[in-house]
Amino acid sequence: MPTFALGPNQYGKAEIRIVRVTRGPGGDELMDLNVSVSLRGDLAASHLTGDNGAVLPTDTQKNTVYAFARQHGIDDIESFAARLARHFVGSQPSIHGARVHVEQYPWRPVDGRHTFRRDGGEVRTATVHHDAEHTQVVSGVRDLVLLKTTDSEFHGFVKDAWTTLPETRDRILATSVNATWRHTGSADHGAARAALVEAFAATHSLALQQTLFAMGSSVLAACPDVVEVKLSLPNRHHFLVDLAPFGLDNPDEVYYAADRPYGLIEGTVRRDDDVAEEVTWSF
Ligand SMILES: O=c1[nH]c(=O)c2[nH]c(=O)[nH]c2[nH]1
Repeated sequence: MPTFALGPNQYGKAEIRIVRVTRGPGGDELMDLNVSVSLRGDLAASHLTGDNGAVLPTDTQKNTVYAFARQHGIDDIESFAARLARHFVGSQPSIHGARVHVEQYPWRPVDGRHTFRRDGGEVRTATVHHDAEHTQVVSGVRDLVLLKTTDSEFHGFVKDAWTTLPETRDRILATSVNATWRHTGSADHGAARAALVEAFAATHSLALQQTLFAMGSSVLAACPDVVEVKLSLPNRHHFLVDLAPFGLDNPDEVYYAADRPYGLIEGTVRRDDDVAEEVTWSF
């Protein structure tokens, strides 16, 4: 009879949707969040025999998120996530590590009182890992869509028997930025985001890879607390439409916006002196 061993595991409540209204005489504030909790610790018994003596139910975790939102409010998603992560590790002897991931959906005030408009698709993110050794905060943004109509080239690439892509000295460059930045303190989210956008705009791009490095470097330059920036940049291809069959020229004016397949350019930019590795949980 073969025996099997339990490997790494974690559990928690995923995607706890929470909308918190902070009411005030000068107008209400809205926080629209999606919170996911993952806990690690002495959880073998539950897996091996169904003994749940060490298991804080995921339902309780959900309730804790709502209760903390009421009790402590939500200043920013980083500190809310850190408060929760520290609570789960600090209050449960069987729990040794917590990861709390928060996504924040953007709403903008419409009338300065109580009406809001959901803004674009861009989402702000924060993930806090907390255990006995350290607390690590990773902030980010995803689905930040950027496009420039020129200032982008792509040439000098490898050509083999299967290459059909023409070299270009002028193209549209577009991407949907997924970025995370690991920091030691309270990295200014607005400054990091602005640095990403500014670098995308200012870089005369010879490759999206080059733009990626410029964007990561820009965040490191703007935010002293940030030690590492991870970027995942889909290349949203825009192909010139051939209008010759209709007797029309097309001097870089009419494009077909392809949604797939897309190039996916991913990379990390870090300070030379950063030796600490990110705490990565394998799932
Ligand atoms: O900026 C780019 N990088 C690539 O690696 C690549 N590959 C491709 O087909 N187009 C592009 N564009």
